[in-house]
Formats: sequence, structure tokens, C-alpha cells
Amino acid sequence: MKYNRIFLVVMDSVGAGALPDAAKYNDEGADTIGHTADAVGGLKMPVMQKLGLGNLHHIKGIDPVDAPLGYYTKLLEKSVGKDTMTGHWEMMGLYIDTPFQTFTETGFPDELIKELEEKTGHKIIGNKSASGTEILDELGERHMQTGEMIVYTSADSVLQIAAHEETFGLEELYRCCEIAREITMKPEWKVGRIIARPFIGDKAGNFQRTPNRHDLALKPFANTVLNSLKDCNFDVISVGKINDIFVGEGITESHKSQSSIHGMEQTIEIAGKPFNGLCFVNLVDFDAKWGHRRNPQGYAKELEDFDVLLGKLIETMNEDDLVICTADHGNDPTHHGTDHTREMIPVVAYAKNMNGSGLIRQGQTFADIGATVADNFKVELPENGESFLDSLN
Ligand SMILES: O=P(O)(O)O[C@H]1O[C@H](CO)[C@@H](O)[C@H]1O
Ligand SMILES: [Mn+2]
Ligand SMILES: [Mn+2]
Repeated sequence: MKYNRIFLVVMDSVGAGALPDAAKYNDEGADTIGHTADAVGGLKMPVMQKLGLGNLHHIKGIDPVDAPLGYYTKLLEKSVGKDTMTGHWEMMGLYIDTPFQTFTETGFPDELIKELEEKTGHKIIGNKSASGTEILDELGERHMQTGEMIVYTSADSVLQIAAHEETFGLEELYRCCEIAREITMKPEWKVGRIIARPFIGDKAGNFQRTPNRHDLALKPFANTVLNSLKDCNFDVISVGKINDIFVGEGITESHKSQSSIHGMEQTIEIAGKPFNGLCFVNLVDFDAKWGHRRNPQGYAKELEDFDVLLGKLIETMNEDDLVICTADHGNDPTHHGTDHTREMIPVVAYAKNMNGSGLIRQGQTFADIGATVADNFKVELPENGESFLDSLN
């Protein structure tokens, strides 16, 4: 085995420039990390800079270095879509060519809402595309007074239910989400994810979402690299949303995170103990707290804080551990709208025992990451993707 352990860290939504087909998604010119850096007058990410991030992509404040320590590339999304599930599933070897069902323009059909009301016993309000924080300001007080559930969607294939953690109750919210998952298994209503969005506070302006968000995704439609690893008795440790995104498929151990900082702290702790296989991490705050909120300042700080913790993770890693930092799609905080952006993803890979460094061939698909992981652990290679393991020396 070339690497005894691999840490695959997904910086959720940290795209590195528009994909060639971005215009189809109304995302021409998007560049999450580049524009975030511009908006704040430059980013300071000394750890990723040393690994070669500035050599890979033009980012204000992160100049290229003469002798980068890692290998880097940009990968293209081959699947149709720009959401979290599509990005992560492709990374692990699945291509999605039929997009998941969305209800962006219309809201959910009356029959679906009616069935959800009958089965949960709660009336529904909202039922439109909305920003999750704005809809709380709009409907949160009414929800608290009447017990009606706030249902909303977005440009993604999601049915989100927002409810007050104290007045409505977390268990009740989770129960209703399970019912929503069941109802939306019908082919014509098959949304990718049901998301519980609990919040606290007592009036518009002070409502806050809590970390008890819970996603009920569809199961991946075929085995992924994670299944191959688990079947060969490797550890597949999930940190953050990974377990939800794969519905536990191929995962051997799961750690929920309260925040992305917490997720990195968990990862550092995991790195300090022995295991054999993959630690797969999703850091969602870039996306949920800053990208969708179109807040480049918050986004920049999250990136800089992440960089410090990446340094600590590397300190904790053994000589023969590999870390790969990447993303699942873009969410340019300076772009129009509030949705994800169709972008390339950066890949920065580093191990202490590397002798060489530099650019790996570009332009391949996200699935190359899963192929590389499978290749390293000598398990069945996914049908899609090409391993770049041989380039890492
Ligand atoms: O506006 P909020 O509720 O954060 O919603 C965002 O979160 C959803 C799931 O990631 C996305 O589809 C996007 O709509
Ligand atoms: Mn995502
Ligand atoms: Mn998102």
C-alpha cells in the first residue's frame, strides 16, 4: 500500500473557476476561491500556499511558490448538476446523467403537500424556493404560533422542513422528515434530499439555525469506492455530512460535526489514533454559512481558519499518510443569486514522504479521486475515473 491512510477533505463548495459548460447553468465566470480572495483584498492560507494552491489557481494573496510541497490539479464535473450529492457521488465513482428532480420554479405539487399534511398531522406553509434564513424571518413567527411546518426548496433537489427546535421539537421534526422521505420515493417526486432545518430564537431577526440539521438522502444507485473499501475490511470513517450523503453505504464509523472547525478538530483527533483506510471529511460551513448567504468576508475567514487546522492535521499525520483537499462544487459568494455555481474543483494532495511535487494532468473528472483511493488500497477500481496514484511520488 503506497499510503497507509488517506484523509480526503472536502471543503464544501470551494470551487476553482467556472467549468467549460458553466453557461448552461447560468454560472459563467464563477470562481469561488478567486473571487472570495478579491473581495477581501487577498487571502492568507500559508499552509495550502506551501503545498501549491497558488501555483494551481490565481488567488489574490496566495502567490505561487518556487518549490511547492504537494501535487495539485483541477478536476471537471462530468455529471449533470452542481449539488453536494452529485459532486460526492461522482468523486466516489458514480456519474449522474439524469438530474435529480427539482421543484425550483413551482414548489411541490399540491398532492404531495396534501399527503405530507395528512401523514404528519401538520399544515404546511411556504412551499417555494427560498433562502433558508430569509424564510425564517418571513414565516418563523407564524410557525411558532400555529405549529404549521415551513416547507421550502431551492435550485437543488431538496425538500427542506424548518421547525422550531423547542416549540415544535427536534424529534417531531425528524419524524416528519422521515415521512417526507417515504412520500418522495415516488419516481415523479423523487427529490435527492429531505433536510431537517431546526432553528431557535423567538422573533424575526433573531432566529438561528442549529447544528441539528439532518439530511435524508437517496441511497447511491450503485456501489461506490466506499463499498469496495468496506467490503475489503478497510476503515471508512465519515466526518460531517459524508455519512448522510452516502446514507451510511460503505461507511464503518461516523462522526457528526457541529461546525467545520469542529470537523477539522475531529479529523485531527482521528489522525492521532491508529486506523487503516479512508477518513472522508465534509466541511459544510463554507457552503451553508457563507456561500449561500453570499458573504465573502465570512467565506474568507472560514478558509483562513481552515488553513490553520490543516497545518495541525499535517503535523499529526504519519509519514505514509496522504491528505487530499478538494471540493464538491462551487458557491461563489460574489455571484448572482444564492445557489451553487458550476465549477472545477481544486485538488491538492500531500504526504510527508513525497519527494516530488507539481501539477498533475488536468481536465479529468471528479471520479479520479475515488479511482486514486481505490488504487491505493488495491480494491476494485470504479468503472469511472482514472487513478493519479502513480503521479504522486
Ligand atoms: O438556504 P439554505 O436553507 O441554507 O439552503 C441551502 O442548503 C441546501 C442544501 O445544501 C441547498 O439546496 C441550499 O438551498
Ligand atoms: Mn456541497
Ligand atoms: Mn449548498
